[in-house]
Amino acid sequence: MSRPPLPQHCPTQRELDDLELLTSGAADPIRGFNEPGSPLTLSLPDELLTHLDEGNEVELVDPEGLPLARVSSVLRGVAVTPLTHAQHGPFRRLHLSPAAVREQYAGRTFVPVTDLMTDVQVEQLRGLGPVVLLALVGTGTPAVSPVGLLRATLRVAEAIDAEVVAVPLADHGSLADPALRISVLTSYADSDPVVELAYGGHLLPGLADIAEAERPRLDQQGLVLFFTGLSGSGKSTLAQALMDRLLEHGGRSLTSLDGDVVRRNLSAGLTFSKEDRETNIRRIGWVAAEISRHGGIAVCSPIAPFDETRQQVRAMVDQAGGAFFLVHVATPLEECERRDRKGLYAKARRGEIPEFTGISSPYEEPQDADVRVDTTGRTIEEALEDVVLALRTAGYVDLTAPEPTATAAPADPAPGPEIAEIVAAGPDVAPEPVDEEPSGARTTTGGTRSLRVLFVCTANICRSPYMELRSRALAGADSGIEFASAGTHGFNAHRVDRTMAEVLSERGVSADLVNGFASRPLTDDLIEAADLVLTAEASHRQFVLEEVPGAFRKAFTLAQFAESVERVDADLHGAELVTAVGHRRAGTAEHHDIRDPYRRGKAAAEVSADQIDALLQSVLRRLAQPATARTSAPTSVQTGDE
Ligand SMILES: Nc1ncnc2c1ncn2[C@@H]1O[C@H](COP(=O)(O)OS(=O)(=O)O)[C@@H](OP(=O)(O)O)[C@H]1O
Ligand SMILES: Nc1ncnc2c1ncn2[C@@H]1O[C@H](COP(=O)(O)OP(=O)(O)O)[C@@H](O)[C@H]1O
Repeated sequence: MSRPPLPQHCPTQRELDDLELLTSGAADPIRGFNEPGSPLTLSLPDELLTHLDEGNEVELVDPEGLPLARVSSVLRGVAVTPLTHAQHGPFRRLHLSPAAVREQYAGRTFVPVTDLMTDVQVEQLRGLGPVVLLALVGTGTPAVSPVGLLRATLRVAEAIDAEVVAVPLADHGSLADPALRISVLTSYADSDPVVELAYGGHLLPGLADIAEAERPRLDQQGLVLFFTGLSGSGKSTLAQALMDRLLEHGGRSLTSLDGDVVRRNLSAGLTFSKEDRETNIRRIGWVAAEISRHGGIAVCSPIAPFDETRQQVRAMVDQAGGAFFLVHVATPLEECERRDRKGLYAKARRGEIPEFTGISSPYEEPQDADVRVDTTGRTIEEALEDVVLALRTAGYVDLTAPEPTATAAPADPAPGPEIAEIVAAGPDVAPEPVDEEPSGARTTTGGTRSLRVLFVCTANICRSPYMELRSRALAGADSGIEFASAGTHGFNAHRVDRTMAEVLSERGVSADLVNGFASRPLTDDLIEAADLVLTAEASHRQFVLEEVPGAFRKAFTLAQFAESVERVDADLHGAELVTAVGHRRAGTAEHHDIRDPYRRGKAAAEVSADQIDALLQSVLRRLAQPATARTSAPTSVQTGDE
């Protein structure tokens, strides 16, 4: 008698990585999921857990449905019986078990790798003799994509005596991760030495193309513009108007996923039950995420009434490497019902349409919208402008630019002839700054007390000016945040480094801003006057703290702060956010300093600029006032009065 087929479950990518560690023996002595104290966990839907608890097995399959393992419940966790190894995926051949590695490469030195290598690191490797580079490609571990890390590591390996092995060690955000890392490395190295790569240096020039592909500029990154709101709020109208503006702007591949259109095609046959709505939104999210994976823009306009489903879409897009931009079309129910363009509200009120959003089915207001637009009493153009400005502020696309260019700049387009002069003239002495304030900020934004952000690097001519000027352009003139910069060994009154000036101008920072810049050394007064000090490297932060030890709750590396803001309440902004982060900050050690690109050529400057852009993106968005508190001025930013 044949047994009924086992119920199947497709784990998350992180869980699949863990499964591979378990079945290859790399996680030894851990052999199963959910062992006490182990970060290797598997979560299963309730019905499958019950099934396991009743003494049955569940089959784990990969996303294509290939059965990889069977799991069963045991006293202290979930036991795993391997069936097949994953067979697809780039560089699968590099995924070797510790046993295979011992057999082939015993006697070599083992070096874990998580990022594109620097010149210093390659020099270090040359001194180690034959090595095995263990590329840690598990979910969340590498600083770049797994495939980018492997391509780059193989390229380095060609130049030295090295073999490359892919190890799917994921980041679980667990306190047990460091111990797991040591244990996995030991599985591969056994009694051979394990050497950690040195910190610092400059990106290997031969990897610049991979670095560029890995960190696309914000205005070239895949983007999902997701409009949510009640029926009749204006989602389709605004989404369509935005599509038209994007088409006129040109240069990007665009796909519309309108709520009604999707329901007639991709989601034909689905009802408006909670379950079917969720399915509908996840389908839209899946397609949109794929579009963003390939650098396209997807404009979606379903009601999407449930927060959890919207979060799932955000996560899918995030995983695909795209950016998710949520527009809450917050036209109140009364206005939507007054419009009742399709006569649906009247029908719903008469009970002719069951589960109608806003009447007999809930709409959960987003708390995480990038911009909130109430269309009541406003023209379509006015309402659209809110979205256009928010998109520009976030740095994704500047539809306010008079003329589209191939390298569309996010803000302040068309650098004037002054830029050319700076570039030709070199980093000579700059004019005195116009309005030097005791706060250390070079400009103020009006009567109320603004949040003062001070950027710090070494000489204050390259990285920190880039941060300062780019922040100003991204945040806009009326942001309510003052941006300033200084150098731990700052030159006095020098211009922005010519290569960085070029990059700034290409990214739309106006010649006036770049021209008006004058470098300066960091002083205690500047540190004390700042509400937030963001440094390029951990060593700069150290310098700040040695000067003013009391600044430890407001001084961070830019990467550390960007990471830390994700850990605190999403409702906190401005000065409150800084305080909260001061109490819950991420460590600096694992984070990558923004390397000094000075005199390293254009490509290096662009790599640093990309890195800074990505970090500023998350930082500025969080420092700024939340969209829900805005009315007609989505770019306005909280002032730190309290
Ligand atoms: N019960 C019920 N509730 C809400 N809406 C209803 C319902 N029945 C039909 N319609 C029409 O379907 C459109 C909403 O479909 P969506 O796919 O956007 O909804 S959802 O996101 O799956 O909740 C919505 O279109 P828009 O007005 O463009 O939002 C309505 O016209
Ligand atoms: N400022 C505005 N922005 C968008 N739509 C508006 C605005 N003012 C009035 N409307 C009208 O509201 C209706 C919105 O319908 P629609 O865009 O189909 O909404 P949804 O897609 O959210 O159901 C349209 O008839 C539109 O002309």
